Amino acid sequence: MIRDDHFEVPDSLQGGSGLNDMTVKGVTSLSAGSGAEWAAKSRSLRKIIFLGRIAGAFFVSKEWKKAWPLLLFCLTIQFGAVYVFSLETGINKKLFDALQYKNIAVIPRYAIEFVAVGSFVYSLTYLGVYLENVLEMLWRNRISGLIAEEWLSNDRFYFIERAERVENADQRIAEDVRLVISGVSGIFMGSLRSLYTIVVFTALLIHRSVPVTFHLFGHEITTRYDILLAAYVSSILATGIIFRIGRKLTRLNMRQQHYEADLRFTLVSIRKHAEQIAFMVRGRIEHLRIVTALSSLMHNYFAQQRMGVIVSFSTQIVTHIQRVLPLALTIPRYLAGRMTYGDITQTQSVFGTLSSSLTWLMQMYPMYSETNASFDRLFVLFDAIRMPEEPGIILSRTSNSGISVANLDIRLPGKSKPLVAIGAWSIAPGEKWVITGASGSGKSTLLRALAGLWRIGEGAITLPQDARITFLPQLPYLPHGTLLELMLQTQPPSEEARELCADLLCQFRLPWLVAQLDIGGDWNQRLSPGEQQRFALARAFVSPPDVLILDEATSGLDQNTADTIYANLLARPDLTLISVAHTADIVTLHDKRLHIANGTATISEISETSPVSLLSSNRKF
Ligand SMILES: Nc1ncnc2c1ncn2[C@@H]1O[C@H](COP(=O)(O)OP(=O)(O)OP(=O)(O)O)[C@@H](O)[C@H]1O
Repeated sequence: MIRDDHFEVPDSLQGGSGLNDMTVKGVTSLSAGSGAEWAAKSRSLRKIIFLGRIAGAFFVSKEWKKAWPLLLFCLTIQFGAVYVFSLETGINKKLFDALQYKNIAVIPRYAIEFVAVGSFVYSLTYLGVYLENVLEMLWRNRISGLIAEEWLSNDRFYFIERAERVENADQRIAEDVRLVISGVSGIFMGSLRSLYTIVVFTALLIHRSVPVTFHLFGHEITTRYDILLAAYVSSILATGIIFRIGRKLTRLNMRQQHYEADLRFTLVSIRKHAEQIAFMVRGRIEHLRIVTALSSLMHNYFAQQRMGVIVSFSTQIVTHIQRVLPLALTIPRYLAGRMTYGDITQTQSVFGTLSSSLTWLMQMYPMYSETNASFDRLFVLFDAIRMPEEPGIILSRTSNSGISVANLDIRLPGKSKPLVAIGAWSIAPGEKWVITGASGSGKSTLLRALAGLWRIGEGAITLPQDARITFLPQLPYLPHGTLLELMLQTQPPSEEARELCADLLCQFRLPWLVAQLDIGGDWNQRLSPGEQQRFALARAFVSPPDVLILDEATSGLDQNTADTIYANLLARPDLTLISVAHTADIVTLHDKRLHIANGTATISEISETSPVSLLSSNRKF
């Protein structure tokens, strides 16, 4: 069983539903529409919609009161910095003109103005950067939270993992969201800032331009737009060249993230399975796996760095050529006495700023490629969350008091022959059922179907409307915390609750844990498997279930302890019990049995059908 213990089957389980429109605690989710509607759209359209949702979930939601003022303030500051910088180029001109004409008297004033305005520009620029970072963090927080919420809702994380549809979902939620948000924000802000700069500095260049006359193909041409034209043409050419060279970088960036994730996954899995690896003396084999992961990562890294250097080098060359161009165009005017030295420095500064804004796309190429790679990875996860499961087994809640199964065929992926076929199965309240069958016959898969975690197949399962149904797998999930926190889960701690926990620990034969209720740690590591199983059972009764489903949840116990635990469970007349068990001693404790053999389930009363040998032995089924 995969269901964490103490989990109630959600009311929303109505067969193969995808993600529904959800409004959780007043928060609009990233999704909209049904899974089927989503699947009907083309992949490109789904990507565009996803991008829209990433923006909408922050800017068109209850967060808008933070998002919009911050965005507008940020843009105002950044635009202000651009405008003040355009004024600074005028002061710069005056300063160099004063130097050219040796007008010593005004130089200190212009120098002070130049420093003061320059400092103001830097202050505005860095305030803008700070505000942009704040905006990005709030945005990221929001999107990571929403994606995690959707990933965890309706057990999507489980279906996605089990079907191996998406690797490293953790990395996508933690890392890719960060890269996408900072990339999208950087590209958006960069574009707006560049557009504004282009407008301001184009006007300035036109305003400061001086006509020039030259001969072309026997014609005398007089123009004042040659410098402006040079800025535009050189920037567009440069952008085109770099864009072409840098295309490969996207693929390499994407692969790099993939290899980094593989390495992390290998390390995490070694940490998680430390004991098994140590017992199997597999240290060297694991080391080999790490070396292999490192080697793929390193090869791609070198290719990525080579391509990065080519892109940066090409960018630098193009930028350098662009720096020389305005000099080449203004020096003839200067020599003809039509421009001052200050005009040259101002034109060069304006030309440089204009070109760098025109080539913003080029300069942002690495950011664009990284953002694109991360966006693709994030989209794959989101798409998997949204994609509907194959319509299959229908699980629903009804007002009936018992559990019923009708015409159920449970299948494995891609197989047409049922793993388990059950014509009709009714479980009345308070009945004690055992499920038996050879290993691999489908017992756990049947329990998964009852929990809504297995939908491949057909047929219907109905569960009682208000019953509290608890599933216990072989080993429970015990995240870090004190034993009391682990027992109470979402319940608030109180003296009464503590007494209840202590009593349950004693009932389930863990009296020595009572004194350790306030001790925290990794209890999955500290408790033996048998102790973990008893702890899970004790925890299940903090809020007593109506139906308790056990998937070999006492397999780690000795016969004597298992008998005592079962005696405790069987002594509860209102408790419906369904357990998977292998040993005859446990089987015979139940009233009824569902036995799976060759894909078919047969139902019998234990007392009527059990052979004597089975009742008295510890034979395994
Ligand atoms: N996600 C899956 N994809 C493909 N096959 C699967 C998947 N999950 C389980 N199976 C297969 O389904 C069959 C039944 O598995 P299941 O865990 O239900 O058996 P079981 O009767 O509980 O076995 P055991 O008694 O050993 O625990 C096995 O052959 C298993 O390999």
